[in-house]
Amino acid sequence: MAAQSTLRQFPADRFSQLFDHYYERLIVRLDKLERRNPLSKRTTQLLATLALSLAIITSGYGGYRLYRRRKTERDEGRRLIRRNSGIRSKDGTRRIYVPYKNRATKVVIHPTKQSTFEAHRRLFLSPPKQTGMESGVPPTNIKPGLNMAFLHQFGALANIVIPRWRSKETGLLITHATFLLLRTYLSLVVARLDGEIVRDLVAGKGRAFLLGIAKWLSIGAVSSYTNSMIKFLQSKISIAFRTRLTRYIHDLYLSPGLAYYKLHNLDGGVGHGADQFITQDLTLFCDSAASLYSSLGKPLVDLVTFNFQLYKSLGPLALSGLLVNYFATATLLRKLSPPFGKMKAVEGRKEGEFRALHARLIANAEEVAFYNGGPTEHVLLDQGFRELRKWMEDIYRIKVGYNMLEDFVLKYSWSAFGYLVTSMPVFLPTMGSLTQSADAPKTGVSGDSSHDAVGDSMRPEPSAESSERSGGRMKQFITNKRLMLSLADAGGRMMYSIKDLSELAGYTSRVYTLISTLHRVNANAYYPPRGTYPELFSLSDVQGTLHKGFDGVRLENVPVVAPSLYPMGGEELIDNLSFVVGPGDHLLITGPNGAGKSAVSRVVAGLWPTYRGLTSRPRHEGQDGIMFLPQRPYLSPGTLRDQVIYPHTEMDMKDAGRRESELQAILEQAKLGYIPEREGGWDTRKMWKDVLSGGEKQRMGIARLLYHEPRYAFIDEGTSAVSSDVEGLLYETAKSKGITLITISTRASLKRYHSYTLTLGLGEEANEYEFLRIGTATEKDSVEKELQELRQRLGQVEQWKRRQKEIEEELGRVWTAGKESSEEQLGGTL
Ligand SMILES: Nc1ncnc2c1ncn2[C@@H]1O[C@H](COP(=O)(O)OP(=O)(O)OP(=O)(O)O)[C@@H](O)[C@H]1O
Repeated sequence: MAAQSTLRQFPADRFSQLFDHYYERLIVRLDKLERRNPLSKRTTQLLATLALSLAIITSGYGGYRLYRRRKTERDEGRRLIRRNSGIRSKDGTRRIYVPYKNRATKVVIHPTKQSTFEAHRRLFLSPPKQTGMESGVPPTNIKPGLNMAFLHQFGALANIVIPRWRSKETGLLITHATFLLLRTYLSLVVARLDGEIVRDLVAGKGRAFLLGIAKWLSIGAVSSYTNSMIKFLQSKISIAFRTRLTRYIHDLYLSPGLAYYKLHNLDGGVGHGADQFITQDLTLFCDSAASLYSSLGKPLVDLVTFNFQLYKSLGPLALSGLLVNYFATATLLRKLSPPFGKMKAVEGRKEGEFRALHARLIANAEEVAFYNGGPTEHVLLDQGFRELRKWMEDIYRIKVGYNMLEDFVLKYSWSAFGYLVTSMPVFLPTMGSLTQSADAPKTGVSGDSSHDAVGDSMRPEPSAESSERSGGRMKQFITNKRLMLSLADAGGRMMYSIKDLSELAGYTSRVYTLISTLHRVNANAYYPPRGTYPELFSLSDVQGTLHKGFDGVRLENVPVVAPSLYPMGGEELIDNLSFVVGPGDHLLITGPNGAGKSAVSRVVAGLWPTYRGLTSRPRHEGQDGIMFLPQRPYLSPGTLRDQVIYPHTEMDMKDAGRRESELQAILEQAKLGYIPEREGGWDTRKMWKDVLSGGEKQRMGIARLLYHEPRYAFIDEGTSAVSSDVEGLLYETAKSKGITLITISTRASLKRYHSYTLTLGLGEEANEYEFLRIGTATEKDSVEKELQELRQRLGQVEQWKRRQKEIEEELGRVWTAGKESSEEQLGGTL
């Protein structure tokens, strides 16, 4: 019945109508069914009990299963955290767990598809001509600011943060926009209510006044909820943007193209501070972009709505005045506004440099402490901070004048203008009547009694009517004043957001520069500037080939070049190097320091380009492929297990079917069998770089080699800190596992474990080399030559001894004479 009466009262309530319609149809159908096949009361009861029991059992079982699943997942999460591991699915998605409030929280990471990167490359490497950006990276000719370049850069980043219309971010933005609209609507309601309350107060209508207060409070509650939701959603949007960008950048940065190495060592497009870009600039960009949406979007909606309301209330003249005011203010502020975007971009860079100084000190704390280099580092850090401080002080100084102007224009001159406009209907009643007579009854703002044309107040009226009219005028003034204030506030925020926009341009340019540089490194897109030739051995002069898929290591006429940062050319260390290492051909690379021994391994690893000729190597790294043990041992953050299996993770170890029991045997072979017990097991996490000694670190490297069992291994001074008896054992073990060793060392004693030598740094310019088979006549000749040189030098020993004696005698005379003269001086003084 209630539903029917509601229907009658609100025929437009379509939802209730529909509900009623289908409800009735269901009842009729059930009636029919009952008539056709009548059930006894007992059967019905039985069926109902059965259905209820079934529902209870299934929901209980479902709940139990859910609980079990959650528990299993939690336990697994805890186990994976302890082992520093995760789960990888076939499509490359990784499921990892992170500790959060004593619980294991699941994080699913989807890899960015290669096709997405390829599609984006155009946006980051070939910007449209209209933007004025050169196709080089970073676009040095563009100052970060409000220009076409900014629009393009922002659009390109928007492609990453909102990848699809149906993504989570779109939902967040729509919800945010809804709340922003709701807040504008509530501001209108508040403006109207304000007018009504003051009118009722002036007219002495107690009940209406109290009702108004009650309404005010309830709207207040809704408004506070709306405001806090806006802030909450803004933070959610910022975090969602940051997550997308961080994952995208990580995928590019840690790509198989070794961007993390090349970015700093070869490209140099982002200086030495990719970390600053990723950790700080990215956060600032996301915060700024998320807040811009509300700081620009909300005032824009407010401006349109309030202007429309004021237009209805005050007429076209006032609106034109308002628009002229906006335009004039915006032009003035834009003209006088300092280049905030550029300033922010430079500030970001300087912050990065200062941070890098601290990071460097942390990474090298032990070395600095041994040298007692604290005071020197202190000066360097102070210097770094002084530069940053000077820059920031300059920014603040520039801002003082601008903030004064901005404050005066936006707060005081605008409100004065607002008073003038709102007073128009009072002082210019004719104008008010022109607009009001037609619009007032329809406008929401004018309300019920405000249709009294203001012009009527000129005629004598009975006192009741006149007081009602003055109440109406009061209400209208208050409403308009509030609208004007809100308008001034919205306009002010809009103008402030121009400054925010300039700052956003600065952050956008930094993030865009990082991503374009990463794209350039990954796509190897280095071209000489138009109309110029590439510099010799620069990144745009790479003509050689790195061929992966050869069973061995082969260099054919490859110049080994120490590269310089793009676009400069590198320095040639070795002229056309050629040699081949096949299975079982153990090679020892020797030569003086700085001759380019490690450089050869960098070329084979693909860290440095093959500028000319051909470099061939196995396709894979690790098992059945090639492996490189660098000169400085690296220990990763993680468990003891992670140190042995690096670069494998526990996930890879599982995938490769390797078992933990093998690891102990490997450590035994590397003479590190005591470590798991000493350190408390495989899951122990420590700062391994500080825990292990120099020799232990090198032996850990050998343990990695024995775990991965590659076909070929470059060992760069990998046993220099290991005692020679253990060194021999390690070499023999590695060889017995079928690993072909390419050792880089200055220790001639290692020759006995190798079949070939490659001696670098020969010739007058130290850029020649000799590749010999150990034990052959030529090699013996070369050893003989070396011995002869040594014998010749030994022959000169007697001559040197004589010379030494002469010098000592000379020195003795000098000292005695000096002593006598100083004693004489001393006597004279006394
Ligand atoms: N990342 C780099 N960028 C540019 N030049 C480099 C880089 N790394 C090393 N070099 C330069 O390349 C040259 C060869 O270095 P390399 O490390 O190959 O020497 P090495 O023969 O292994 O010496 P050592 O016996 O001291 O290890 C050196 O002059 C060095 O300054």
